This record gives sequence, structure tokens and C-alpha cells, in this order.
Amino acid sequence: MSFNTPNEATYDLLMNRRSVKAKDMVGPGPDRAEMEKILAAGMRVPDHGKLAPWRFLVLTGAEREKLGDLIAEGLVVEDERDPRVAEKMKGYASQGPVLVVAIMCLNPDHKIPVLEQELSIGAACQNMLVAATALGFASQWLTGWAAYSKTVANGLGLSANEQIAGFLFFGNQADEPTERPRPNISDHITWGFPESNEGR
Ligand SMILES: Cc1cc2nc3c(=O)[nH]c(=O)nc-3n(C[C@H](O)[C@H](O)[C@H](O)COP(=O)(O)O)c2cc1C
Repeated sequence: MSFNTPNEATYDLLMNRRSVKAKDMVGPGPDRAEMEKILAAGMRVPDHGKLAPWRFLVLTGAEREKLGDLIAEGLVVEDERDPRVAEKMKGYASQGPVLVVAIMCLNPDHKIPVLEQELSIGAACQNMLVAATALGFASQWLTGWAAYSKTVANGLGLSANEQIAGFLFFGNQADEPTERPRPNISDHITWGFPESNEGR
């Protein structure tokens, strides 16, 4: 593959990718072979030290409901939420047809700083969203309360050095998703060496 050859289609895809709200997704979503392609793209990212500090749990069908039950349990036990309110959160994990729980497997003793390990996992998650778009699927990266819950982490078998980076939902879109305001690129770029602290 030559990297001297422009690929406008890929650039267009990057410039037009956007999330489809998981709660608005419809089935069938990616099948196993399509998910394998999406996951493979997730693992082809810059990764200082070649640590591959991630693992991915793929949940479909009734498997998602088990996570929903865990979330509801955690809300009551950890957050003292009214069980009737917690019950409503059971559907969280079943929003999209396929849910990938992206897990950071961090090594705090490695010479590569944990921040760099986390950045690499962020890149892996984003690559999966882009790959899903390329393959014709809707996607969204969510976290929320459940991503930081001990009940959820324990129930999913996470080790002490592991943390949830996100719940990545994949499916199909029913309607065109709305666009959101995007950053004005010039507000975020300095061309050349900064001469003062102006703008910080
Ligand atoms: C780490 C991370 C966690 C996020 N968690 C949530 C969330 O819990 N709820 C939410 O509405 N959006 C969340 N988002 C934002 C959405 O993934 C997404 O960026 C947004 O819905 C629309 O932006 P997009 O169209 O550029 O993807 C999160 C984004 C990131 C990077």
C-alpha cells in the first residue's frame, strides 16, 4: 500500500462520521464476521511499547441484559438509588444490537506512562467507530455511571488494573442522525512557534 496516494473517500468518511444515538439504533447490526473486522481495526492503532493494553467484551442479545441487571444492582447497592428508578436503567446495555465493552488493561509499573496506555485505548475505540462507519454501521461511544461502577467492574470480571474505557454500541440507523456544532478549527490551531501565552 502506498501512502503517497491520496484516498479522498477515506477523508470524506472521517469528515462526515458522526454518532447515531444508541437508543435510536435498530437491528440487525454487524454480525460476528463484521464485528471481527471492526475489532481488528480497533487493534491497529499507535501503541507505544506494543503493550496492546486493551481487551474487548462483545455482548449481543440476552447477554446485554445480564449487564443491564448488573447496572441496576449497582445503582441500588452503590448509589442507594430507588430500586424502581434503577430498574429503568436495565435497558441501558440493550440500546444497540451489539455492545462492545472496551476495557483498559493498564500497567502502572511499565516505563510507558499509564496516560499513553489510555491514549492508545482511546485510539482503539475511535478506530472501531470509524471502521463501523466504513462498513455501513451506526455507532456510539458511551460511558456514564456504569463505566465507573465497582459492581459492574466486578460482575464483568475486571481485574484491579482494569477499567472500562467505554460502552461502544453498534447497529443500524433508522433515521439520519442530527449533526452537532463542530469546533471552529482555527480556534484550536497555532501555526508556528507561539510567541506569547495569548489565547491560553
Ligand atoms: C470517553 C467518551 C465517553 C462518552 N460518553 C458519553 C455518554 O455517556 N453520553 C453521551 O451522550 N455522550 C457520550 N460521549 C459522546 C458521544 O460518544 C459522541 O461523541 C456524541 O454523541 C456525538 O459526537 P459525534 O457525532 O462526533 O460522535 C462520550 C464520548 C467519549 C469520547
